[in-house]
Amino acid sequence: MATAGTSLVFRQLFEKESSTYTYLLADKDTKEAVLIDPVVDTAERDAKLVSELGLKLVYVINTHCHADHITGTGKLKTLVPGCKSVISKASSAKADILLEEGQKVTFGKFSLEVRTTPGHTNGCVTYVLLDESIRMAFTGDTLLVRGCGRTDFQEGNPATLYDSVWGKIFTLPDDTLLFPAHDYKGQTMTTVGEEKRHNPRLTQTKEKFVEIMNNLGLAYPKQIDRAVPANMMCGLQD
Ligand SMILES: N[C@@H](CCC(=O)N[C@@H](CSS)C(=O)NCC(=O)O)C(=O)O
Ligand SMILES: [Fe+2]
Repeated sequence: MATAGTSLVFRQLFEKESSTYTYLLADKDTKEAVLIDPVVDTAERDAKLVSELGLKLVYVINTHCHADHITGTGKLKTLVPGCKSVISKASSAKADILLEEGQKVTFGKFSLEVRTTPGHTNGCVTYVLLDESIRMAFTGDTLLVRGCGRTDFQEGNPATLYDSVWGKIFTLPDDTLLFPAHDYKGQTMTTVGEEKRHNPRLTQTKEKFVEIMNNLGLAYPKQIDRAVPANMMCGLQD
């Protein structure tokens, strides 16, 4: 296991049209890098940063099949030949590597452990950085800062999401830093302890949570009809 304090490269990047966070993680010593949840519109920016930092992009990883934007995965595979696409098996999407519970994605001395966290979609996963000095998890749309992913499409299910968060994310130590796939209010990150105390949805009983989620009344994402089919194929439609 590595010690992030000395050799983890970490960047949180933002795509403003979909309010998506993309994360770059790398091992400073071996230069191996991963990108989590890139967006097609900012794929060139991300590839340039990888190059400028002298990193070798090995994996382009998604937390789930996104409904609101087209993933940058396919474009990054053409911009950075050799990197591999990664998503959960349960997403049913096409990728080079299909992950299941407990599997690891390794870059240099670091690994991301897969925790299946269905509920927003049935293929959602959370990636937990295994490290001695810093605890970090990438929650996708399962858990947002003081919120959570909606459950009204893509086989979403509020009771399942509630169990995923309490069983797979809130069981991490309270000081675990949590990084979501989106934020719509300018917030960047949170912690397990903070969300267990202050998340307005997840601090409710499961029954109340289900009621809240079934009455959000959100408009569908503007790009859903083109994004979902494209993202089933790494963001590239044949
Ligand atoms: N207005 C946006 C879509 C916003 C949205 O639905 N966000 C999703 C995550 S992307 S699948 C969500 O789960 N939101 C939860 C919430 O409480 O806001 C667009 O048109 O793209
Ligand atoms: Fe989503």
